[in-house]
Amino acid sequence: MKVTKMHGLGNSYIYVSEFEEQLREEELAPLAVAVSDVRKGIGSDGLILIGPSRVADVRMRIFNADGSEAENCGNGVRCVAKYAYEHGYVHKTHFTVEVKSGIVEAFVHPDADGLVRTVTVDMGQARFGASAVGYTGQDEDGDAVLDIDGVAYRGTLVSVGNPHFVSFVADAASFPVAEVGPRIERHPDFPQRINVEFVTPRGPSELDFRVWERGSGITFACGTGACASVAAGVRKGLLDRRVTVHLLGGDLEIELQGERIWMTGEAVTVLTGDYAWPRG
Ligand SMILES: N[C@@H](CCC[C@H](N)C(=O)O)C(=O)O
Repeated sequence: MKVTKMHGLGNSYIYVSEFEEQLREEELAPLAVAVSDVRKGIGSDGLILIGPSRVADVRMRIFNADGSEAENCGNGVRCVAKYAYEHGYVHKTHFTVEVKSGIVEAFVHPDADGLVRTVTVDMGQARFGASAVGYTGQDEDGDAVLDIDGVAYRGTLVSVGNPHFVSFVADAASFPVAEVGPRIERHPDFPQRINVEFVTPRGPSELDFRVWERGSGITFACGTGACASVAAGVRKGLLDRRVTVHLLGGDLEIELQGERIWMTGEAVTVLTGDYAWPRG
C-alpha cells in the first residue's frame, strides 16, 4: 500500500489516497491502529484517507490511533489540501474539502516550485453547549463542571465539527494533561468521548495550548482544538479575535471573521513509501 506520512506542527498521520488504493470499510479501523503503532507500524497519531467526493473537490476521512473515526481534523485538512494540490487532484488554490461533519474551504499557498508549505482553512462556525458535543449533563452557559476525584474542572463545550472541552487553567505548560485528560475524555457524561484542551492566555492575542486528544492521547498539536479554544476565549472575553496559539509542535494563527474561524499553519510531508498491508 502506498502511504505518505505528513504532519502539521508534529500532529502526524499516515495518509492513504483512495484515488490509488482500494480499502474495505472493515479494514480501516485496524489499519489505523496498525500504522499508528510506533514499534510495529510506522508511528503516527492516526490514519487519514484522501478520496473523491460527490459534494466537494476532495474528501477526507480521519481515524484516531485507537481506530475510532472522528468528524474533523484541522491539521489533517491542511495536509490533505497540500497533498491534493501537489498530486494534481485539484488544479486551483482555493477548493473545498468534505469532512465527516460537513465541508471546509482550503486555501493553499504554493511557492515558486509549486510546493505548499502553509495552508489557510475556513473551518466554519463553532457551536457551544451540551447538545453541540453530546454532553448528557447540564451545562452552565456553555460550560460543564466535572467532578474528578473531588476536584472540579470547568470547561467550555465547543464543537467545530468534532467535540472539545476547553479548560482555561493557570499554567497550561505545567498542567498534568496525561492524568486529567483521559479522565475527562472518558467521563460518563460524554458518551461519544471528547477532546480535552488546557489553555492559558498570554495576554489577549496569544494562547498557550496543550491537548489530550480523543482516541490518540497527548499530541503535539490539534487544529480543531486550537480553533475551539480561541472561539471559547473570545466568547468569554479573554481573547481578541486574532490569536497566535502556541502548541507543543509550533504555532497556529487563528482568526475569527464574523462567526467563521480561519486557521493558518504549516503542512509538511515526512516520507512516502510502501506499507506491508495486510501483514505477511
Ligand atoms: N488532531 C486533530 C483532531 C483529530 C480528531 C480528534 N482526536 C477527535 O477524535 O475528534 C486536529 O488537528 O484537529
